[in-house]
Amino acid sequence: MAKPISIEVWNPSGKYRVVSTKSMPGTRWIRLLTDNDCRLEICTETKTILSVDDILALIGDHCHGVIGQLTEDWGEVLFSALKRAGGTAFSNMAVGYNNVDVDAANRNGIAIGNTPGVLTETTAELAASLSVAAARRIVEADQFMRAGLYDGWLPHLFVGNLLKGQTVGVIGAGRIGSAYARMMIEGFKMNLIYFDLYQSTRLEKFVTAYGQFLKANGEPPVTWKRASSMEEVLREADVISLHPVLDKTTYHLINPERLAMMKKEAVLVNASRGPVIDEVALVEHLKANPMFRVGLDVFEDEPYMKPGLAEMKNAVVVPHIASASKWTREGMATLAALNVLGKIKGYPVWGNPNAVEPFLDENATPPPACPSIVNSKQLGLPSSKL
Ligand SMILES: NC(=O)C1=CN([C@@H]2O[C@H](COP(=O)(O)OP(=O)(O)OC[C@H]3O[C@@H](n4cnc5c(N)ncnc54)[C@H](O)[C@@H]3O)[C@@H](O)[C@H]2O)C=CC1
Ligand SMILES: O=C(O)C(=O)CO
Repeated sequence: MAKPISIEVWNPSGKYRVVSTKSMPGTRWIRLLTDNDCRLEICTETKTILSVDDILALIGDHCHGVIGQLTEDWGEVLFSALKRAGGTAFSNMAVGYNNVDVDAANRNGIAIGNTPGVLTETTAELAASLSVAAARRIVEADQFMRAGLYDGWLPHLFVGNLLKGQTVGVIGAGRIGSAYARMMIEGFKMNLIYFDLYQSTRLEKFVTAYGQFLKANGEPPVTWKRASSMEEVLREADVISLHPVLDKTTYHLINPERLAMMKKEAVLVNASRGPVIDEVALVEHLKANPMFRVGLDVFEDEPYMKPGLAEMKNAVVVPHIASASKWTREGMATLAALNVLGKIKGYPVWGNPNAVEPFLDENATPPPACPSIVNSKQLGLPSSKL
């Protein structure tokens, strides 16, 4: 018998039982579910990361859908339990779903939702902030100030890197990578080099147009280059930001050999997933190259940092907060709830997961569709004509 787990219940007489493994920001997502005949159970356990056993207890023997978190391990055990409980829907409250075994979900006929788009700019803003914080040594300088060590302006005090006119490198120029690139190019007049499996025509057009604008105003134009290899980006860029998905092709994409290719004074930023960087190798590289700096939002073994990282002055570290703005987190909760609700109600899947704005309008009824289901093709789910 599974151990009891504490929950908060909304709309107890609702026909469909939906479980959320965490409390999420805002109330719209709760309203959308309860107004649509769902009995919502929100887990109120205080521990941060729920185990598979905890989630099994939450699913129980009758559950139509679950909203879960990126910290949870969603594989065969949970998907088969959800199927046995009569469930057909799961949504991560995240765009990344490397914590989900999609093949296992397919085997059990469970639709997998994620939350793209609503967090694109928010995440890119944090990556841009980490780039500036690392390049200009903001955290080090802040600690110095608070320690009472400042005794007057000095020519050498906390000298960092100028961004203007330098080259920004982006690995993974999808939604977030492209938004980050535009911020760095427009904000700091940086040139772009990027590597992605696909060409980012919109990004290239943006840089060309902005370059023409600068030139027309008597300034040097910014430029772009699509690299033919990741190594080309690592060798040429002054600031490199990582924005690919985490999968087999990107695991330890930054390893000792690739770190050695980078400029000695480069800035490396990671707001994608921790395992994209070999963090042990990174610590060694930071020790050997004090002018090399990193800005990290994600870590290889969250919530832990590899030994030595916390002591490195040339590292800026924050706890996976890239999407943490109120509007964004409320929007993520809404999209996750609508993915689950839509599947339960038999709605089709929204045609373009990059254009989810209609679901986020607080003053309108959301379209009758699931905003983003990553395995819709494998499950043969219908596409929305809206
Ligand atoms: N730190 C945080 O809080 C957040 C982290 N993320 C992470 O960012 C990732 C990207 O999100 P989006 O931009 O919305 O996804 P996206 O799917 O629009 O972009 C990912 C890009 O990576 C590229 N890619 C895949 N494999 C590659 C490889 N081997 N080499 C180079 N490029 C490769 C894809 O072609 C695609 O363009 C998510 O999967 C998630 O893991 C997303 C949001 C917040
Ligand atoms: O959405 C994601 O993938 C995150 O990491 C949290 O926003």
